[in-house]
Amino acid sequence: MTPSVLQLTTLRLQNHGIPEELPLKAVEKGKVFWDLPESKKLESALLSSNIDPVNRGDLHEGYEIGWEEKNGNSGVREGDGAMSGQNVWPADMPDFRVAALDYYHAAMKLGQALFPLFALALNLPEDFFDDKTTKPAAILRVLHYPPQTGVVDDRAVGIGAHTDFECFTILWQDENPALQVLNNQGKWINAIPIPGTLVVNLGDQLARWTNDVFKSTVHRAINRTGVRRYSIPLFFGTDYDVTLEALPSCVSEDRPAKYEPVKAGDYVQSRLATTYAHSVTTKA
Ligand SMILES: O=C(O)CCC(=O)C(=O)O
Ligand SMILES: [Fe+2]
Repeated sequence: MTPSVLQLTTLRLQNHGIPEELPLKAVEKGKVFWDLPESKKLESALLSSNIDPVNRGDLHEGYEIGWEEKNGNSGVREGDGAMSGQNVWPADMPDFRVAALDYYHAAMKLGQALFPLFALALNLPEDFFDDKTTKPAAILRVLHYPPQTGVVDDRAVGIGAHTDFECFTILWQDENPALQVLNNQGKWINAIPIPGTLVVNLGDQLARWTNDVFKSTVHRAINRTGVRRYSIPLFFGTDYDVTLEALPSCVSEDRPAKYEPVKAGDYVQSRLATTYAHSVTTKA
């Protein structure tokens, strides 16, 4: 039996076990980076994105890292294919590296604990995703949104309307509201920060896998608070060598498979290439 289509906009996690100090520390140490002169920041391969081509370019800065052991071992793993590579860290900021990796590992552990819940919701064995998430393909972004003041222009936003590429995103946000989620009636709903909670948005890998039984969350962020806003999404995907193809339980005569099978790493790589096509510098 095809599981019924999940009608939700976004999820919130509470009692998730991640101490608030961890994301706060990552942001505090990250602020040192955001305060550097532009030329210094560009040395660290800062990415400039425009996720929604209708817009004028996203008004945020992001520092992005992939999997890396906490003890300083390299981030290069076998099987990552096109997504393999080492993190580029800012020079002379060892505290940022430690704080970002501390939060990365805590959020990654939480992500691994969520997969069995998704499996059960899809009438699959609890451990269905275990062998597909052995080398968690998680990307963490520490984001800074400068305040947007002046004339309101819907094409000038912190991050334009989009869906995330991976299975789901665990999003920490500071106390400044900016995130909006599109509901099933096509209305933007403010996903206001609730202390101690994390937002979970569903992403395109899961949508492809479930043949849109789990739909990706369309979201955007606009910082009109007048102060700087920080957030840290952790995009949690499957191992990069896993083929994403519609689960048999999500395909039926009335619901034929909508997407071609694709390797997870190739899929994420192609989506990143489109988003950062305008980038002044790109990661090696
Ligand atoms: O900053 C936020 O609240 C959202 C960030 C986001 O959607 C993204 O980086 O994909
Ligand atoms: Fe997003």
